[in-house]
Amino acid sequence: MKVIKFGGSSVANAVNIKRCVDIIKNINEPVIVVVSALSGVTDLLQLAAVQAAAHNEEYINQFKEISHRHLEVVRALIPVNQQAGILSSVIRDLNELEVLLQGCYLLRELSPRIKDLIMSFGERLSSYVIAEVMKAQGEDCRQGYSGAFIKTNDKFGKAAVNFEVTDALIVEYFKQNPAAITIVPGFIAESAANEVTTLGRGGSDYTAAIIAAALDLKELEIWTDVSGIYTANPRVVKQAKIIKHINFQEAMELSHFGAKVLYPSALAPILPKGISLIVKNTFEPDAEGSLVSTIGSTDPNPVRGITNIDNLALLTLEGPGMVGVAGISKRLFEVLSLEDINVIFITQASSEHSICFAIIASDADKAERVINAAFEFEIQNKKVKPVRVELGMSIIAVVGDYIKGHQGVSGRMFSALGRNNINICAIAQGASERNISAVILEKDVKKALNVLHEAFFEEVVVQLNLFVMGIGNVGGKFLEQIVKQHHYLKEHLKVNIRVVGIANSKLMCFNVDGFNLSEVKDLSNCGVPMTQGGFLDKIKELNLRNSVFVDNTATAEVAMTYGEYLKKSIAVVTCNKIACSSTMDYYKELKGLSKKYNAPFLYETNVGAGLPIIDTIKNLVASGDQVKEIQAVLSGSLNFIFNQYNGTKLFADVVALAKQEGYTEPHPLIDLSGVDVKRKLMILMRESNYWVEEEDIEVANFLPESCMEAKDADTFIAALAKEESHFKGLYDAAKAKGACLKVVATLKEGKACVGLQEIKSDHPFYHLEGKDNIVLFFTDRYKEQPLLIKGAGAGAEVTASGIFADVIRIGSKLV
Ligand SMILES: NC(=O)C1=CN([C@@H]2O[C@H](COP(=O)(O)OP(=O)(O)OC[C@H]3O[C@@H](n4cnc5c(N)ncnc54)[C@H](O)[C@@H]3O)[C@@H](O)[C@H]2O)C=CC1
Ligand SMILES: N[C@@H](CC=O)C(=O)O
Repeated sequence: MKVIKFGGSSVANAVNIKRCVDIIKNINEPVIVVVSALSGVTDLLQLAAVQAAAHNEEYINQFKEISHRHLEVVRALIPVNQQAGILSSVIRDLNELEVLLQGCYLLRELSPRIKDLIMSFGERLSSYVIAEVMKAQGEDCRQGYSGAFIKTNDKFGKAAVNFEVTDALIVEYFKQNPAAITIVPGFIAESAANEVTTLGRGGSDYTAAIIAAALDLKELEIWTDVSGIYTANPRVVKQAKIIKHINFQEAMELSHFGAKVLYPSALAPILPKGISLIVKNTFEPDAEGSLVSTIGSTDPNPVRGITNIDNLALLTLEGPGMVGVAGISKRLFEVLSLEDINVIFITQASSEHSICFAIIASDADKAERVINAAFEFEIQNKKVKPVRVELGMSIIAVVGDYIKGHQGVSGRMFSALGRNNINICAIAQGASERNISAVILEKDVKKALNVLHEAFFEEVVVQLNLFVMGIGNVGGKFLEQIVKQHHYLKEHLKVNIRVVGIANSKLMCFNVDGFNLSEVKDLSNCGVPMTQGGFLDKIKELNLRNSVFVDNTATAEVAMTYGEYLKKSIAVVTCNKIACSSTMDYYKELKGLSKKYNAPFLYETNVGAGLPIIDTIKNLVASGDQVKEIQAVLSGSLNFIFNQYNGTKLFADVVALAKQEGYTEPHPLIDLSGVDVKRKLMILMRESNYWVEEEDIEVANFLPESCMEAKDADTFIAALAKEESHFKGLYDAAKAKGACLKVVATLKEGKACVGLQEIKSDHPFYHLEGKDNIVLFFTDRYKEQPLLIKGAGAGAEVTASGIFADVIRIGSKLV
């Protein structure tokens, strides 16, 4: 003998019922099949009853829908010549339901007793129809009525089972009514006075468990629309996996904490009898499913699953009058119990100054009212504050039988949440240490579940979610490099980089599953108009773990938004130098926010493109060295320009070439006016602990006045062309002294300056080729012989690789 149960989704319509029928026909032993109502019918019945009692004629529409669904199943699954009798029987039941609803409508009343009767029609009709379909296929099948053998008290709506009577009746019933297949309605029972009662939500699982326990069977099968119990809700966590083997206590904790596959009450009757439970998928009958048994899993991972309950309110009662006073919690929870308010989570600080607990949000108003009334005296005397109610809360819980024997599970849980800016409002760990739960804001649940799943089940590969602003020279190359390296990084560094948001100055696009970058050629197909606020809001709304904002623009508008990202624990990687070279206050603020919100702020490419200059200073300073002097050529484009220019081509043409090669800033005036080098020197000094503002750096301008006002690159290059004699003069003068021209940045004895210099052939800068940069650091440790860094200091490819290195640095820290 076997008991199996099909949930509402498994019997939702004719197609699904046919699958159930095939599954039942494949069972080679007597089987009791417990069925739920057709999916959605219980909700329709509930709505119809409430509408009818409110004298709202809309209830008729729900009734029509219920009628239509059942008649349609009969017409689809019963041969035409056998339909008449079955249809009239279904119609008779439907008429009875209609009369009951009409009664509620006329009387404007819905007693719990009548409501149970109305609700029972879902399972009554489904079990009848399915039994008739089986019979029509020649099976030895009968419809059993669960009210005949499950006896309860008369607490309508959630009746309590009288197991003594029920167990005996079940044994007797199935002895007296043998059949190969018995179809039994779940959820329905009867009181001692033979009035219909119901067993509450999840009641069909309960019905099946009651029968399996009474008959002392070895196992119970629950057939549903998923292939078992998952490590987390697979709709929210894409990486969730089926738990092949789980013990009862773990399943109980998981199901209590919202894993909707099972209802905790269903497990209660089979638990003491050691009956195993198998969760199977009606739509994938060959999938193995999950086995729930008394024997624990041998999986070494102490965490079996992660789950959540949403729609909660967190209430806090606090005040000095609670400390050391016996009976406060008794009064608090008694008043809630009298109002039938279920408390899902409780925590009390050892100071006894406050008690914090979670309830379903819809009970919050009532709870607030009754608690404040119960503590009116203490509130008036300022011994206790009026209860504080916070809505929009959820509980997340990490569940596993072996958590108790493992150190570090809660450490891993809370550090993963903290790293991702998920605020924890309350924490509880049951005495069984089988679950660690935390109350968080409901808006953070998706992120929290994914973060925890990654921490406990997918440790090997960390996902980075990138939001890339600016896809010009540098940004475009950066995206290309991600495509090239994606596989390698996942395989070797265990970092999975996904680009979820992309923007340029006009459009922004998002794809929560990550873009296929080889297909994103421009943003016109997917984009919406770009605004800084809109981009940030979307990132906040997506609320993805390990989010990184990458700025590849050259604008102040973007640089001024970094603080908002960091405050949300979103890492910032930037090649745009404006933030780090703006005011010292902003620079310090960003560093502070990065520390406070545990969000990396990386900008290695701000000086020397892909060269490791900033990191080197950071290491020198962190190890106690002090930078005393800097001599550097920090502009790749200017080095290129003065290396190329020899008076045979127009200076303007050489500048245009540098721009074309991607060495200059979008507006080359920023390079040629010395601003870019000034920014870089300022950043190097700040990293070396010199608190400098822009005006502390002297820039000797070598451009004619006429070029200084050009609004864009083209006007600027045209203005340069008109001043060719000026540039030729500079070149000739240097050449006459056997020197070349370089724009040099210097820090010496606290004084910083930038200017065009004639460099003699014996100087180390003389042979600096192409677009190279060179930096000499004289420090306490590198006194005579400076620390020297030299190499390509401009170009989209090398800059993109520097940004990429910063992103990987973030990923590697998380692995
Ligand atoms: N070229 C190089 O060798 C190096 C460049 N950098 C920095 O890289 C950055 C980018 O340079 P390029 O790629 O050459 O510039 P680009 O002009 O080719 O690209 C800039 C991108 O930013 C977008 N953008 C501009 N304003 C925007 C706004 N307000 N909001 C959103 N997006 C906006 C543009 O649509 C474009 O996609 C600059 O900050 C530059 O200083 C840093 C080191 C070396
Ligand atoms: N325009 C810059 C690019 C790197 O920061 C330069 O020329 O060095």
